[in-house]
Amino acid sequence: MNRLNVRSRCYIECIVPVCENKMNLKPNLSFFCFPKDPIRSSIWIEKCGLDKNIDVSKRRYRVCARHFENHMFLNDLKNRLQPHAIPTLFIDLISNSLPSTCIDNVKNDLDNKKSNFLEHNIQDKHFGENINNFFPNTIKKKSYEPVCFVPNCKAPKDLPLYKFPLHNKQLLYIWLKRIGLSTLYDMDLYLHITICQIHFHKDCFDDKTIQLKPNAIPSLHLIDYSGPPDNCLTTSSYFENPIMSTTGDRTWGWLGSTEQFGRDAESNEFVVIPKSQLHNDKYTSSTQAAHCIIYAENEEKIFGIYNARAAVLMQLRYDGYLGFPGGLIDSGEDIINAVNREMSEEMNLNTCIHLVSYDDYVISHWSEKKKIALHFYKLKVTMPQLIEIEKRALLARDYGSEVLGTVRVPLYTLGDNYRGFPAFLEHKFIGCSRDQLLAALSSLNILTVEEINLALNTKI
Ligand SMILES: O=c1[nH]cnc2c1ncn2[C@@H]1O[C@H](COP(=O)(O)OP(=O)(O)O)[C@@H](O)[C@H]1O
Repeated sequence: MNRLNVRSRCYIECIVPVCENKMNLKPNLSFFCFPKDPIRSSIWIEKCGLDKNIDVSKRRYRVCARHFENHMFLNDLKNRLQPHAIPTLFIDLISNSLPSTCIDNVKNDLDNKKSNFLEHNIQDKHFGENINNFFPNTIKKKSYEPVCFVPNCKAPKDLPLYKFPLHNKQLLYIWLKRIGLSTLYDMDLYLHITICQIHFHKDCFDDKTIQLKPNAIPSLHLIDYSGPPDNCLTTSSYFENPIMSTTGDRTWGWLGSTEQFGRDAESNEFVVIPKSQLHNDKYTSSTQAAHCIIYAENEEKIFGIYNARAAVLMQLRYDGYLGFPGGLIDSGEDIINAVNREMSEEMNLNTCIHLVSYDDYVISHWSEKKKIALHFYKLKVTMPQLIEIEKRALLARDYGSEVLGTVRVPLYTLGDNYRGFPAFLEHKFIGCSRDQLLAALSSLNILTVEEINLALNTKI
């Protein structure tokens, strides 16, 4: 129910900087207060590009329904939001208000809107001093140095750079597929990135200029694309028979450089590295990754019958495999820093409360074939903490991209002797994560070796 009187309605407008919707002018449009939950509220603040210190508890600070996708609403009237709703629509608003979709026009127009907005709001302390802070991140002018966005591009930095063809979605899709980028990111990402001249065949350019032809597509020095190098201009047949699958690209994109590590492991491919040999050059000078099992003792009985034994977290990865949070160790990076960094990126783990340390070491494995050393750590928490960690994971930076969800491992076996833990073990596991799981379950006294062997040998 809308309890606002006429005076208040005149006062309320959408806080999104480029949005001009006001409550008194749009009586049928809903204007939503910021969520009370501080984490969700901070996401709204970030999405709207506001200063993070703004006090959004004030009821006059609202975001209008225009910035929420249809599925964020509970009803057709669009006046009730789902509990998890976040504002994501900013770019349409901008491009709809422009006569042309040309990116330069968009940027110029935005710059104008920004300065107008600034003139009107410069006195408002809530918006902070840094102008970049209070524009939606979809249009935020990033202080980035334009570089070529093709992974591992080794071309000289001074080559001309070209923007993505945002005005033509089909052409854009072909560019993205060629470059190996996801088609699933927000369009705003592509506003800010460019690729350099080295990736275009000479036929892509208008005679004797560096101007790209409108139907030019990148075809050279691309990590994944291996078509003929002169396959560099689109024809209408491209559009009639789109080369994109409807679910996005089928390339490895940025992940191309680590693709070899992700390939299915052969049986016995991973061997345990004895602790005494961990510092051998063979391992320290090769690719290394560190992952971590988060677990809590759990006395609960599932359905009142099955002993939960422990709550053990794994995650569904972007590639459809199960694994643990963690990742590759950057060169020169300390292993513990790496594992904590990855836990914060992938799980949104509050490392002020939960910090993995050297003492949490469990086991390391080595693949001679892939020349990768995989180190494994543990993090023991209480059950309420684990539940909190699960909730926070939904807000992780990598949630929805690299990580598709946290799962608890069922550690009990149902009456058919198969469903439960034995069935779980038949999933696909990345790297040596299945071995890591089994090693941890036994060394942490969650399951006995006998119980593990029984589960391993049970087939449907
Ligand atoms: O949970 C795991 N346990 C053991 N090895 C893993 C796990 N997850 C990934 N790996 C291995 O480590 C490699 C890099 O890990 P990941 O994909 O997590 O790194 P990244 O997040 O830095 O890209 C993977 O290709 C795979 O071989």
